[in-house]
Amino acid sequence: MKIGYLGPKATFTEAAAALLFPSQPREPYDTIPDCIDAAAAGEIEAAVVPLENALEGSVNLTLDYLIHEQPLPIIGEIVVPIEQHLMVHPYFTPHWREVKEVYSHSHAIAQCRKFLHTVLKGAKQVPMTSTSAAAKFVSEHPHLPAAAIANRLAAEKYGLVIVQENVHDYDYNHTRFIVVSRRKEPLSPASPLYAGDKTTVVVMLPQDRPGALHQVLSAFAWRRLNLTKIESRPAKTGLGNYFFIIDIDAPMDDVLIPGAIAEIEALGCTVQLLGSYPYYFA
Ligand SMILES: O=C(O)C(=O)C[C@]1(C(=O)O)C=C[C@@H](O)C=C1
Repeated sequence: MKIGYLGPKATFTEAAAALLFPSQPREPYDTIPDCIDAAAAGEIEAAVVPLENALEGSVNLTLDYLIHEQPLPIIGEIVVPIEQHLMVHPYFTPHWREVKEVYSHSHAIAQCRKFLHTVLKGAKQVPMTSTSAAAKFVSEHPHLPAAAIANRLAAEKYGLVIVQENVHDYDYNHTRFIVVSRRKEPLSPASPLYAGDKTTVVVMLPQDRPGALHQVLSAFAWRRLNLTKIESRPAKTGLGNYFFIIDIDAPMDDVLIPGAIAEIEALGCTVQLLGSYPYYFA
């Protein structure tokens, strides 16, 4: 069966999919929802989509789509180093400092904010569905005074010239990519890239219960369950109503995490399990 990823070819997401599924056929999808929908429909065995970048934070579209639209389980995660390069059509190489438009995924643009503000001040920043979609667009519009921000593979694939390397603002640039699928079994830890296991839950607090968030965190703390991330996202039920996405630094077990979830639900919270899965470092 095929593996879907945020395309077109030569995205960072494809690189993540290739690392996790080196021998399986891959299918690009234009958007993150299209890719997740294909996995939900069984068109593909699993979808690989970006979840969080070290500089710009969560890819909200991925989080919101999984929480509100397609609750597919997360069965694995891989963290991939990210190098953003500025690239132009070969015709424009001598004049790259005169570009009027820079195309890329919004997260990639955000990772390069300082570079764009100083070196290409005034150039219009145009968000695209992915970094390689931006590279493909620039390659197909040689007459435009435009550049793309994407990876080296995209420059090679779409015949662009890298005029500035590593234009991301900070060195420690990595992105978390998740694998979602209708199948329930998590990916195998039998990989040289395996680094551990985590469990992700989404908690909705009860209305008007002072201290509820502290009680939720305590339910994990006294069980010595380490939390590596907690993030609020709008519940889309009115300003001030949030989901809390919580990453637990442990696989689902038979006692501690179910006990914490039962305790939190007894407090009046709703809890959605996004997945318990291995994570890998590239
Ligand atoms: O995979 C890609 O190339 C994307 O455009 C997505 C994405 C992201 O959403 O974070 C992936 C890696 C980078 O952080 C920039 C963009």
